[in-house]
Amino acid sequence: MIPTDRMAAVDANAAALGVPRKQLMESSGNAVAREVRAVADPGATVALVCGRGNNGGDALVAARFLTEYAVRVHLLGRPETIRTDIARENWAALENAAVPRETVTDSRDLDLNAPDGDDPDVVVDAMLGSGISGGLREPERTAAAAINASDATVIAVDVPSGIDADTGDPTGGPGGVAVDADRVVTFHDETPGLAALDAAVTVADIGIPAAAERYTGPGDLLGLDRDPDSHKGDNGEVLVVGGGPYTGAPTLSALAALRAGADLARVACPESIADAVQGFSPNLIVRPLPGDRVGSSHADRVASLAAENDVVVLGPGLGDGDGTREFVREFLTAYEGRAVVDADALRVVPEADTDADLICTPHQGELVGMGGETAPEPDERAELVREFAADLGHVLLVKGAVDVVADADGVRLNRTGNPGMTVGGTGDVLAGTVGALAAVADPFRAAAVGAYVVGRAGDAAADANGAGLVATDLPDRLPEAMRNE
Ligand SMILES: NC(=O)C1=CN([C@@H]2O[C@H](COP(=O)(O)OP(=O)(O)OC[C@H]3O[C@@H](n4cnc5c(N)ncnc54)[C@H](O)[C@@H]3O)[C@@H](O)[C@H]2O)[C@H](O)CC1
Ligand SMILES: [K+]
Repeated sequence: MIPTDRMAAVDANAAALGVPRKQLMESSGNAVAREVRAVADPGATVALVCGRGNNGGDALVAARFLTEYAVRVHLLGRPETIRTDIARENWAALENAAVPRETVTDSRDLDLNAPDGDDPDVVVDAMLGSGISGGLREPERTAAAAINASDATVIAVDVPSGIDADTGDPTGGPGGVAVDADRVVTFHDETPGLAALDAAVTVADIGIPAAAERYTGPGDLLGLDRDPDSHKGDNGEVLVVGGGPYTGAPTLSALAALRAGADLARVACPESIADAVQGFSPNLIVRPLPGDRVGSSHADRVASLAAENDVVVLGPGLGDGDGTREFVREFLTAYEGRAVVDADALRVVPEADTDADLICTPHQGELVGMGGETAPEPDERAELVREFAADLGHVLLVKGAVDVVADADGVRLNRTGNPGMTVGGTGDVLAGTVGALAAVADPFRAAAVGAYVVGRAGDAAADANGAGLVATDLPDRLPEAMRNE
């Protein structure tokens, strides 16, 4: 089962892997034609009712594959108003091949009957698919009623038009108009709503590479765009808790959080380094904690700071001094929000009794220190990490040449990045980036997208600086790395 928005991401990842949408449409259309052949003998009449998006495009392709049938294509609207290039190209191909077709500008004129006046044997509903929003509007609304009035076997492409593929409910609300399909041919994987329908569902493999789902790609960035009406704070407030023996680590995390889109980044660090952290950038808000190490006496203060933020990034530069582990344990016991846990804070997680939602970002050595197992081969490592994530009840992002992101339910691998990123501080950039993303996306997605974009920023930094790249090269490259094109 794959929700519609995830399908759009996988689709874009497939395009980045060299399998563009038009190629997928060709396979989808072929699958629709196969479904027609399964229910009707050659010579039968087939009416294809096509919308102007890619759902319609699938049926325009199918028409080309159904040469042994009496096919008639009904396009709802003028060809110039077809919404995508690939659907328009497939309309042009039908035109060039003189496949029987008509354009319907007023759906009250839609006549599904064969030229002899008989009902068609099969009607293909390709009006609307995953691009639908709200209840069916005209001309699709009246056309849906015409399809439902026919005695033909109705095959819906992807999802019956007017049905929400994720819920199975009418998009127009209870009682909303929708096509009543006998069969549905859907692509790649079934969306959750189709199981609720009284229709036979065929899932067709359309040649999307498995890697488009398993590996991160540009499609994973879809839907992260900022709401144009958002206000300060809506895009995330991140608290970095760290520093003491190190100054740069919490600073890098906080700067990365800002570049990854957070509205505010606060740093809670020992007062001994507060001026130094502030000195790096006026964009940071520094909250000094008495002394030169973070310890358990700070747990209450940090808890109240955490309550003002959407996400906490715990660990960068914290060190493993006396009292630091106790601090982390006490903080996690009381905290119930989202946190990214990195560096020396990681080893406390397995023994912590916490209701927080954690994203742990160990490298393989730290993973083993937490009690997890690793393996050289990425797929084997992925399974081990998934099992350990399930035991912990948290998301794991295990850094490596191939990063593994896992929770109890799934795994995503990331292969952006380069050997130059083994330099100190890149992990702090990653933790801050994931922190910012966790304010606007679920923890698993935040981890997967964070790994992807930091690797991309690192690749851009390596282009400029080769093996001499340093962690401070990365944050400024994040905005470009997060652009979804
Ligand atoms: N995802 C994939 O990998 C593949 C999907 N295929 C097929 O493409 C459709 C989705 O296509 P898309 O162009 O995004 O959307 P639609 O065709 O569903 O709709 C487009 C169009 O419709 C208008 N619209 C929206 N809501 C309404 C409404 N309530 N009433 C009337 N009109 C509406 C709006 O203007 C949209 O622009 C997917 O389902 C698959 O069939 C590929 O071919 C294979 C790969
Ligand atoms: K449809």
